[in-house]
Amino acid sequence: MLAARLDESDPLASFADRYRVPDDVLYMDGNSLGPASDAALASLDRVVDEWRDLLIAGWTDADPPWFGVGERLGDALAPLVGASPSEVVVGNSITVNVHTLVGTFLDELLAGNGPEREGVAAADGSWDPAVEPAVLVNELDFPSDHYALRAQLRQRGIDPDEKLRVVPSRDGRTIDPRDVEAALAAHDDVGIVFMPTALYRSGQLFDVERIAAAAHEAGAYAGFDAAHSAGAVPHEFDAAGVDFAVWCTYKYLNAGPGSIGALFVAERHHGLDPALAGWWGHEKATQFEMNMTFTAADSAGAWQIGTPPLLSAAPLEGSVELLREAGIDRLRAKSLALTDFLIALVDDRLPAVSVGTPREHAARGGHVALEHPDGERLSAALNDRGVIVDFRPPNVVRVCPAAPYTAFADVLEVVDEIEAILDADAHEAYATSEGGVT
Ligand SMILES: Cc1ncc(COP(=O)(O)O)c(C=O)c1O
Ligand SMILES: Nc1c(O)cccc1C(=O)C[C@H](N)C(=O)O
Repeated sequence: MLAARLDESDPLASFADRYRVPDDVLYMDGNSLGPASDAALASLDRVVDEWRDLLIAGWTDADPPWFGVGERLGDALAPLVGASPSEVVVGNSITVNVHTLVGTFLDELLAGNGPEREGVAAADGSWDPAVEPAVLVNELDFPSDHYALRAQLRQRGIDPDEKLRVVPSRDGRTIDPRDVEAALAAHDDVGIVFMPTALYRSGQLFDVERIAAAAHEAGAYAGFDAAHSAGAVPHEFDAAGVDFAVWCTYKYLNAGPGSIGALFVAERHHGLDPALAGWWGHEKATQFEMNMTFTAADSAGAWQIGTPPLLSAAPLEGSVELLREAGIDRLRAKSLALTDFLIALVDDRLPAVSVGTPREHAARGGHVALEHPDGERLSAALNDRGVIVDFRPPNVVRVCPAAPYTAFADVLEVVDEIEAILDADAHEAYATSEGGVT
Protein backbone atom coordinates (compact mmCIF):
# COMPACT_ATOMS: atom_id res chain seq x y z
CA MET A 1 0.00 0.00 0.00
CA LEU A 2 2.67 2.45 1.11
CA ALA A 3 4.84 1.59 -1.88
CA ALA A 4 1.94 2.23 -4.25
CA ARG A 5 1.19 5.56 -2.59
CA LEU A 6 4.84 6.60 -2.78
CA ASP A 7 4.96 5.66 -6.45
CA GLU A 8 1.80 7.63 -7.18
CA SER A 9 3.27 10.78 -5.73
CA ASP A 10 6.72 10.31 -7.31
CA PRO A 11 7.34 13.18 -9.77
CA LEU A 12 10.06 11.13 -11.50
CA ALA A 13 8.01 7.94 -11.92
CA SER A 14 7.66 8.30 -15.69
CA PHE A 15 11.44 8.36 -16.23
CA ALA A 16 11.63 4.58 -15.71
CA ASP A 17 9.99 4.04 -19.11
CA ARG A 18 12.98 5.69 -20.75
CA TYR A 19 15.47 3.13 -19.42
CA ARG A 20 15.88 -0.34 -20.91
CA VAL A 21 15.75 -2.64 -17.92
CA PRO A 22 14.40 -6.09 -18.88
CA ASP A 23 10.86 -6.72 -17.59
CA ASP A 24 11.86 -9.78 -15.58
CA VAL A 25 14.72 -7.98 -13.81
CA LEU A 26 14.78 -5.86 -10.68
CA TYR A 27 17.96 -3.92 -11.34
CA MET A 28 19.65 -2.83 -8.10
CA ASP A 29 23.22 -2.57 -9.39
CA GLY A 30 23.32 0.87 -10.99
CA ASN A 31 26.08 1.79 -8.53
CA SER A 32 28.31 -0.59 -10.48
CA LEU A 33 26.93 -0.33 -14.02
CA GLY A 34 23.96 1.87 -14.88
CA PRO A 35 21.43 0.63 -17.46
CA ALA A 36 20.96 1.83 -21.04
CA SER A 37 18.43 4.56 -21.71
CA ASP A 38 16.75 5.44 -24.99
CA ALA A 39 18.60 8.76 -24.89
CA ALA A 40 22.02 7.14 -24.39
CA LEU A 41 21.40 4.63 -27.16
CA ALA A 42 20.27 7.43 -29.46
CA SER A 43 23.40 9.52 -28.91
CA LEU A 44 25.53 6.41 -29.40
CA ASP A 45 23.66 5.54 -32.62
CA ARG A 46 24.20 9.07 -33.88
CA VAL A 47 27.97 8.80 -33.49
CA VAL A 48 27.99 5.37 -35.11
CA ASP A 49 26.08 6.86 -38.07
CA GLU A 50 28.52 9.77 -38.21
CA TRP A 51 31.45 7.38 -38.27
CA ARG A 52 29.88 5.43 -41.15
CA ASP A 53 28.84 8.51 -43.14
CA LEU A 54 31.51 11.07 -42.39
CA LEU A 55 34.60 9.00 -41.65
CA ILE A 56 37.52 11.24 -40.70
CA ALA A 57 35.46 14.37 -41.37
CA GLY A 58 33.48 13.55 -38.22
CA TRP A 59 36.15 15.30 -36.16
CA THR A 60 35.13 18.62 -37.70
CA ASP A 61 31.82 18.09 -39.53
CA ALA A 62 29.79 15.94 -37.18
CA ASP A 63 27.07 17.81 -35.33
CA PRO A 64 28.49 18.58 -32.85
CA PRO A 65 32.07 17.94 -34.05
CA TRP A 66 33.94 15.13 -32.31
CA PHE A 67 37.03 17.26 -31.74
CA GLY A 68 35.76 19.00 -28.61
CA VAL A 69 33.95 15.99 -27.15
CA GLY A 70 35.89 16.01 -23.86
CA GLU A 71 35.22 19.68 -23.18
CA ARG A 72 31.61 19.54 -24.43
CA LEU A 73 30.63 16.62 -22.21
CA GLY A 74 32.60 18.19 -19.37
CA ASP A 75 30.38 21.26 -19.73
CA ALA A 76 27.31 19.03 -19.42
CA LEU A 77 28.65 17.38 -16.26
CA ALA A 78 29.87 20.56 -14.55
CA PRO A 79 26.50 21.55 -13.00
CA LEU A 80 26.19 18.12 -11.39
CA VAL A 81 29.36 18.73 -9.38
CA GLY A 82 29.06 22.47 -8.79
CA ALA A 83 31.85 23.47 -11.14
CA SER A 84 32.25 25.93 -13.97
CA PRO A 85 32.46 24.40 -17.46
CA SER A 86 36.20 24.88 -17.92
CA GLU A 87 36.88 22.91 -14.72
CA VAL A 88 35.43 19.59 -15.92
CA VAL A 89 36.45 17.40 -18.82
CA VAL A 90 35.74 13.82 -19.76
CA GLY A 91 38.67 11.61 -20.63
CA ASN A 92 40.68 8.55 -19.67
CA SER A 93 39.38 6.41 -16.78
CA ILE A 94 39.24 6.94 -13.02
CA THR A 95 42.47 5.07 -12.37
CA VAL A 96 44.35 6.89 -15.12
CA ASN A 97 42.98 10.20 -13.84
CA VAL A 98 44.17 9.38 -10.32
CA HIS A 99 47.62 8.77 -11.78
CA THR A 100 47.79 12.01 -13.73
CA LEU A 101 46.18 14.30 -11.15
CA VAL A 102 47.92 13.01 -8.06
CA GLY A 103 51.15 12.92 -10.06
CA THR A 104 50.62 16.54 -11.06
CA PHE A 105 50.06 17.75 -7.52
CA LEU A 106 52.94 15.66 -6.13
CA ASP A 107 55.17 17.35 -8.71
CA GLU A 108 53.93 20.75 -7.56
CA LEU A 109 54.81 19.88 -3.96
CA LEU A 110 58.22 18.56 -4.91
CA ALA A 111 58.91 21.71 -6.93
CA GLY A 112 58.19 23.83 -3.86
CA ASN A 113 54.98 25.22 -5.31
CA GLY A 114 52.60 23.57 -2.88
CA PRO A 115 50.06 25.35 -0.72
CA GLU A 116 51.26 27.44 2.19
CA ARG A 117 51.84 25.40 5.27
CA GLU A 118 53.02 25.84 8.80
CA GLY A 119 55.58 23.42 10.16
CA VAL A 120 57.19 22.26 6.95
CA ALA A 121 57.19 25.56 5.13
CA ALA A 122 60.28 26.94 3.49
CA ALA A 123 61.35 30.49 4.33
CA ASP A 124 59.04 31.98 1.69
CA GLY A 125 56.04 30.22 3.18
CA SER A 126 55.63 27.57 0.48
CA TRP A 127 56.01 23.82 0.78
CA ASP A 128 59.62 22.81 1.47
CA PRO A 129 60.64 20.66 -1.51
CA ALA A 130 63.04 18.76 0.74
CA VAL A 131 60.05 17.29 2.58
CA GLU A 132 58.77 14.14 0.90
CA PRO A 133 55.03 14.64 0.65
CA ALA A 134 52.61 12.06 1.99
CA VAL A 135 49.17 11.27 0.59
CA LEU A 136 46.38 10.72 3.10
CA VAL A 137 43.81 8.07 2.20
CA ASN A 138 41.61 5.66 4.15
CA GLU A 139 41.53 1.93 4.62
CA LEU A 140 38.09 1.48 3.01
CA ASP A 141 38.99 3.08 -0.33
CA PHE A 142 38.50 1.28 -3.63
CA PRO A 143 41.82 -0.59 -4.06
CA SER A 144 42.61 0.71 -7.55
CA ASP A 145 43.11 4.20 -6.12
CA HIS A 146 45.71 2.93 -3.66
CA TYR A 147 47.50 0.97 -6.38
CA ALA A 148 47.76 4.16 -8.47
CA LEU A 149 48.78 6.36 -5.54
CA ARG A 150 51.49 3.96 -4.44
CA ALA A 151 52.82 3.83 -7.99
CA GLN A 152 52.89 7.63 -8.23
CA LEU A 153 54.81 7.90 -4.96
CA ARG A 154 57.23 5.15 -6.01
CA GLN A 155 57.89 6.83 -9.33
CA ARG A 156 59.11 9.89 -7.43
CA GLY A 157 61.41 7.85 -5.23
CA ILE A 158 59.03 8.14 -2.26
CA ASP A 159 58.40 5.02 -0.19
CA PRO A 160 54.64 4.33 -0.28
CA ASP A 161 54.84 2.12 2.81
CA GLU A 162 55.74 5.24 4.72
CA LYS A 163 54.08 8.01 2.76
CA LEU A 164 50.72 6.57 1.82
CA ARG A 165 49.14 7.38 5.16
CA VAL A 166 45.97 5.41 5.75
CA VAL A 167 43.20 6.63 8.06
CA PRO A 168 41.78 3.58 9.83
CA SER A 169 38.08 2.81 10.17
CA ARG A 170 36.66 2.38 13.66
CA ASP A 171 33.90 0.01 12.62
CA GLY A 172 35.07 -1.53 9.33
CA ARG A 173 32.26 0.30 7.52
CA THR A 174 32.79 4.01 7.77
CA ILE A 175 35.45 6.68 8.20
CA ASP A 176 34.97 9.22 10.97
CA PRO A 177 35.93 12.68 9.66
CA ARG A 178 37.51 13.39 13.04
CA ASP A 179 40.04 10.66 12.24
CA VAL A 180 40.96 12.43 9.01
CA GLU A 181 41.46 15.63 10.98
CA ALA A 182 43.46 13.78 13.65
CA ALA A 183 45.75 12.26 11.01
CA LEU A 184 46.41 15.72 9.61
CA ALA A 185 47.21 17.01 13.06
CA ALA A 186 49.52 14.06 13.77
CA HIS A 187 51.54 14.22 10.53
CA ASP A 188 53.00 17.40 9.17
CA ASP A 189 54.03 15.91 5.84
CA VAL A 190 50.63 15.38 4.22
CA GLY A 191 50.62 17.21 0.91
CA ILE A 192 47.49 15.65 -0.60
CA VAL A 193 44.33 14.42 1.08
CA PHE A 194 42.67 12.00 -1.32
CA MET A 195 39.31 10.68 -0.20
CA PRO A 196 36.18 9.23 -1.78
CA THR A 197 33.00 11.28 -1.81
CA ALA A 198 31.23 8.01 -0.97
CA LEU A 199 32.62 4.64 0.04
CA TYR A 200 32.10 1.86 -2.50
CA ARG A 201 31.21 -0.78 0.06
CA SER A 202 29.13 0.81 2.82
CA GLY A 203 27.92 3.76 0.75
CA GLN A 204 28.93 6.28 3.44
CA LEU A 205 28.80 9.79 1.98
CA PHE A 206 31.68 12.04 3.05
CA ASP A 207 31.43 15.67 4.04
CA VAL A 208 33.48 17.02 1.14
CA GLU A 209 33.50 20.58 2.44
CA ARG A 210 34.74 19.55 5.87
CA ILE A 211 37.51 17.36 4.49
CA ALA A 212 38.61 19.98 1.97
CA ALA A 213 38.70 22.59 4.73
CA ALA A 214 40.76 20.31 6.98
CA ALA A 215 43.17 19.60 4.13
CA HIS A 216 43.62 23.27 3.34
CA GLU A 217 44.06 24.23 6.97
CA ALA A 218 46.90 21.71 7.07
CA GLY A 219 48.31 23.12 3.84
CA ALA A 220 47.43 20.08 1.73
CA TYR A 221 45.58 19.75 -1.56
CA ALA A 222 42.12 18.15 -1.38
CA GLY A 223 41.30 15.57 -4.05
CA PHE A 224 38.26 13.29 -4.27
CA ASP A 225 37.12 10.12 -6.02
CA ALA A 226 33.46 10.80 -6.76
CA ALA A 227 32.70 7.49 -8.52
CA HIS A 228 29.97 6.59 -6.03
CA SER A 229 28.14 9.87 -5.96
CA ALA A 230 28.48 11.69 -9.29
CA GLY A 231 25.05 11.69 -10.89
CA ALA A 232 23.28 10.61 -7.70
CA VAL A 233 24.28 13.27 -5.17
CA PRO A 234 24.67 16.95 -6.01
CA HIS A 235 28.14 18.31 -5.32
CA GLU A 236 29.51 21.82 -4.88
CA PHE A 237 33.17 21.31 -5.66
CA ASP A 238 33.88 25.00 -6.23
CA ALA A 239 32.12 26.19 -3.10
CA ALA A 240 33.81 23.45 -1.07
CA GLY A 241 37.24 24.47 -2.33
CA VAL A 242 38.04 21.07 -3.86
CA ASP A 243 41.34 21.09 -5.75
CA PHE A 244 40.72 18.12 -8.02
CA ALA A 245 38.38 15.16 -8.43
CA VAL A 246 37.88 12.08 -10.58
CA TRP A 247 34.84 9.95 -11.33
CA CYS A 248 33.44 7.49 -13.84
CA THR A 249 30.39 7.71 -16.07
CA TYR A 250 29.34 4.05 -16.08
CA LYS A 251 27.63 4.02 -12.66
CA TYR A 252 25.03 6.68 -11.80
CA LEU A 253 25.71 8.50 -15.06
CA ASN A 254 24.55 5.46 -17.03
CA ALA A 255 26.88 5.85 -20.03
CA GLY A 256 27.68 2.15 -20.47
CA PRO A 257 30.34 -0.41 -19.60
CA GLY A 258 33.83 1.07 -19.61
CA SER A 259 32.49 4.48 -20.61
CA ILE A 260 34.82 7.45 -20.50
CA GLY A 261 36.08 8.88 -17.18
CA ALA A 262 35.66 12.44 -15.93
CA LEU A 263 37.74 14.85 -13.89
CA PHE A 264 37.60 18.24 -12.20
CA VAL A 265 40.51 20.63 -11.71
CA ALA A 266 39.83 23.91 -9.90
CA GLU A 267 40.44 26.92 -12.10
CA ARG A 268 43.25 28.20 -9.86
CA HIS A 269 45.33 25.17 -10.95
CA HIS A 270 44.78 25.52 -14.68
CA GLY A 271 48.04 25.91 -16.54
CA LEU A 272 49.94 23.29 -14.54
CA ASP A 273 51.79 20.65 -16.50
CA PRO A 274 49.93 17.33 -16.31
CA ALA A 275 51.99 14.43 -14.99
CA LEU A 276 50.78 12.25 -17.85
CA ALA A 277 50.84 14.68 -20.74
CA GLY A 278 49.49 13.82 -24.17
CA TRP A 279 48.48 15.64 -27.30
CA TRP A 280 44.78 15.71 -26.45
CA GLY A 281 45.59 17.93 -23.49
CA HIS A 282 47.37 20.43 -25.71
CA GLU A 283 45.96 23.91 -26.22
CA LYS A 284 43.19 23.22 -28.73
CA ALA A 285 43.86 26.05 -31.15
CA THR A 286 47.38 24.84 -31.89
CA GLN A 287 47.07 21.09 -31.25
CA PHE A 288 47.26 20.19 -34.93
CA GLU A 289 50.37 22.31 -35.55
CA MET A 290 52.13 19.22 -34.16
CA ASN A 291 54.75 21.14 -32.20
CA MET A 292 57.20 19.04 -30.22
CA THR A 293 56.69 21.37 -27.28
CA PHE A 294 53.61 20.68 -25.19
CA THR A 295 51.46 23.73 -24.44
CA ALA A 296 48.89 22.72 -21.86
CA ALA A 297 45.29 23.75 -22.48
CA ASP A 298 44.27 26.47 -20.05
CA SER A 299 41.46 24.38 -18.59
CA ALA A 300 40.82 20.96 -17.07
CA GLY A 301 41.08 19.78 -20.68
CA ALA A 302 44.87 19.75 -20.19
CA TRP A 303 44.53 16.45 -18.28
CA GLN A 304 43.18 14.61 -21.32
CA ILE A 305 45.89 12.37 -22.69
CA GLY A 306 45.21 10.63 -26.01
CA THR A 307 42.37 10.56 -28.53
CA PRO A 308 39.07 10.26 -26.66
CA PRO A 309 37.19 6.99 -27.24
CA LEU A 310 34.22 8.48 -29.07
CA LEU A 311 32.08 5.36 -28.87
CA SER A 312 32.63 5.18 -25.12
CA ALA A 313 31.78 8.84 -24.71
CA ALA A 314 28.78 9.09 -27.02
CA PRO A 315 26.14 7.51 -24.72
CA LEU A 316 26.97 10.04 -22.00
CA GLU A 317 25.48 12.86 -24.02
CA GLY A 318 22.01 11.27 -23.94
CA SER A 319 22.25 9.83 -20.45
CA VAL A 320 23.30 13.09 -18.84
CA GLU A 321 20.57 14.99 -20.66
CA LEU A 322 18.04 12.65 -19.07
CA LEU A 323 19.47 13.32 -15.61
CA ARG A 324 19.46 17.04 -16.29
CA GLU A 325 15.81 16.84 -17.25
CA ALA A 326 15.01 14.95 -14.03
CA GLY A 327 17.10 17.44 -12.00
CA ILE A 328 19.87 16.38 -9.64
CA ASP A 329 18.07 17.71 -6.56
CA ARG A 330 14.90 15.77 -7.36
CA LEU A 331 16.99 12.67 -8.08
CA ARG A 332 18.74 12.99 -4.73
CA ALA A 333 15.44 13.51 -2.89
CA LYS A 334 13.96 10.41 -4.52
CA SER A 335 17.11 8.38 -3.88
CA LEU A 336 16.94 9.22 -0.17
CA ALA A 337 13.24 8.33 -0.05
CA LEU A 338 13.97 5.00 -1.76
CA THR A 339 16.84 4.11 0.58
CA ASP A 340 14.79 5.28 3.62
CA PHE A 341 12.04 2.92 2.49
CA LEU A 342 14.47 0.05 1.97
CA ILE A 343 16.12 0.55 5.36
CA ALA A 344 12.74 0.70 7.13
CA LEU A 345 11.63 -2.56 5.48
CA VAL A 346 14.89 -4.29 6.36
CA ASP A 347 14.62 -3.16 9.99
CA ASP A 348 11.06 -4.36 10.12
CA ARG A 349 11.23 -7.68 8.29
CA LEU A 350 14.79 -9.00 8.05
CA PRO A 351 16.20 -9.63 11.53
CA ALA A 352 19.19 -11.55 10.15
CA VAL A 353 20.27 -8.61 8.01
CA SER A 354 21.90 -5.44 9.28
CA VAL A 355 22.25 -2.12 7.53
CA GLY A 356 25.89 -1.08 7.16
CA THR A 357 25.11 2.28 5.55
CA PRO A 358 24.80 5.38 7.74
CA ARG A 359 21.20 6.27 8.44
CA GLU A 360 21.65 10.05 8.45
CA HIS A 361 20.84 11.47 5.06
CA ALA A 362 23.95 13.64 5.06
CA ALA A 363 26.16 10.54 5.37
CA ARG A 364 24.29 8.26 2.96
CA GLY A 365 25.09 7.85 -0.72
CA GLY A 366 22.94 6.12 -3.32
CA HIS A 367 23.09 2.49 -2.26
CA VAL A 368 22.45 0.48 0.89
CA ALA A 369 24.90 -2.10 2.24
CA LEU A 370 23.01 -5.07 3.62
CA GLU A 371 25.22 -7.19 5.84
CA HIS A 372 24.57 -10.89 6.26
CA PRO A 373 27.06 -13.57 7.33
CA ASP A 374 26.19 -15.50 4.17
CA GLY A 375 26.08 -12.40 1.98
CA GLU A 376 27.79 -13.98 -0.99
CA ARG A 377 25.26 -16.82 -1.26
CA LEU A 378 22.38 -14.45 -0.61
CA SER A 379 23.62 -12.24 -3.44
CA ALA A 380 23.87 -15.27 -5.76
CA ALA A 381 20.35 -16.40 -4.85
CA LEU A 382 18.95 -12.94 -5.51
CA ASN A 383 20.71 -12.65 -8.88
CA ASP A 384 19.34 -16.08 -9.82
CA ARG A 385 15.83 -14.77 -9.16
CA GLY A 386 16.34 -11.70 -11.32
CA VAL A 387 17.12 -9.32 -8.45
CA ILE A 388 20.45 -7.92 -9.61
CA VAL A 389 22.63 -6.86 -6.69
CA ASP A 390 26.32 -7.39 -6.02
CA PHE A 391 28.44 -8.79 -3.23
CA ARG A 392 31.49 -7.11 -1.73
CA PRO A 393 33.58 -9.07 0.76
CA PRO A 394 33.38 -9.94 3.52
CA ASN A 395 29.60 -9.82 4.03
CA VAL A 396 28.01 -6.96 2.10
CA VAL A 397 25.18 -7.23 -0.40
CA ARG A 398 24.93 -3.85 -2.10
CA VAL A 399 21.41 -2.81 -3.08
CA CYS A 400 21.08 0.29 -5.22
CA PRO A 401 17.57 1.56 -5.88
CA ALA A 402 18.75 4.23 -8.32
CA ALA A 403 16.31 7.12 -8.56
CA PRO A 404 15.84 7.51 -12.33
CA TYR A 405 14.41 4.04 -12.96
CA THR A 406 13.47 2.44 -9.62
CA ALA A 407 9.97 2.36 -8.14
CA PHE A 408 9.13 2.02 -4.47
CA ALA A 409 7.23 -1.15 -5.45
CA ASP A 410 10.55 -2.55 -6.77
CA VAL A 411 12.16 -1.99 -3.37
CA LEU A 412 9.29 -3.83 -1.70
CA GLU A 413 9.76 -6.74 -4.10
CA VAL A 414 13.48 -6.90 -3.34
CA VAL A 415 12.76 -7.20 0.37
CA ASP A 416 10.05 -9.81 -0.32
CA GLU A 417 12.62 -11.85 -2.25
CA ILE A 418 15.28 -11.56 0.46
CA GLU A 419 12.77 -12.58 3.11
CA ALA A 420 11.59 -15.56 1.05
CA ILE A 421 15.17 -16.71 0.39
CA LEU A 422 16.26 -16.42 4.02
CA ASP A 423 13.08 -18.01 5.40
CA ALA A 424 13.59 -21.04 3.16
CA ASP A 425 17.40 -21.06 3.56
CA ALA A 426 17.37 -21.10 -0.25
CA HIS A 427 20.72 -19.28 -0.38
CA GLU A 428 22.42 -22.33 1.09
CA ALA A 429 22.05 -24.10 -2.26
CA TYR A 430 24.55 -21.66 -3.81
CA ALA A 431 28.31 -22.06 -3.90
CA THR A 432 30.60 -19.18 -3.02
CA SER A 433 32.55 -17.81 -5.97
CA GLU A 434 36.12 -18.58 -6.85
CA GLY A 435 37.07 -15.24 -8.35
CA GLY A 436 35.79 -13.54 -11.47
CA VAL A 437 33.61 -10.47 -11.78
CA THR A 438 31.11 -9.87 -9.00
C1 LIG B 1 35.62 4.40 -6.01
C2 LIG B 1 36.19 3.78 -7.25
N1 LIG B 1 37.39 4.21 -7.71
C3 LIG B 1 37.94 3.68 -8.80
C4 LIG B 1 37.33 2.66 -9.50
C5 LIG B 1 38.05 2.12 -10.69
O1 LIG B 1 37.66 2.81 -11.83
P1 LIG B 1 38.21 2.52 -13.29
O2 LIG B 1 38.19 1.04 -13.46
O3 LIG B 1 37.20 3.18 -14.18
O4 LIG B 1 39.55 3.09 -13.40
C6 LIG B 1 36.06 2.21 -9.08
C7 LIG B 1 35.30 1.16 -9.78
O5 LIG B 1 35.70 0.40 -10.56
C8 LIG B 1 35.50 2.78 -7.91
O6 LIG B 1 34.35 2.35 -7.44
N1 LIG C 1 34.27 -1.10 -13.29
C1 LIG C 1 33.78 -2.36 -13.09
C2 LIG C 1 34.02 -3.36 -14.04
O1 LIG C 1 34.74 -3.04 -15.15
C3 LIG C 1 33.51 -4.65 -13.85
C4 LIG C 1 32.76 -4.91 -12.73
C5 LIG C 1 32.53 -3.95 -11.77
C6 LIG C 1 33.07 -2.70 -11.95
C7 LIG C 1 32.91 -1.66 -10.92
O2 LIG C 1 32.75 -0.54 -11.27
C8 LIG C 1 32.99 -2.04 -9.55
C9 LIG C 1 32.76 -0.83 -8.71
N2 LIG C 1 33.79 0.16 -8.84
C10 LIG C 1 32.55 -1.11 -7.26
O3 LIG C 1 32.06 -0.22 -6.61
O4 LIG C 1 32.82 -2.19 -6.76
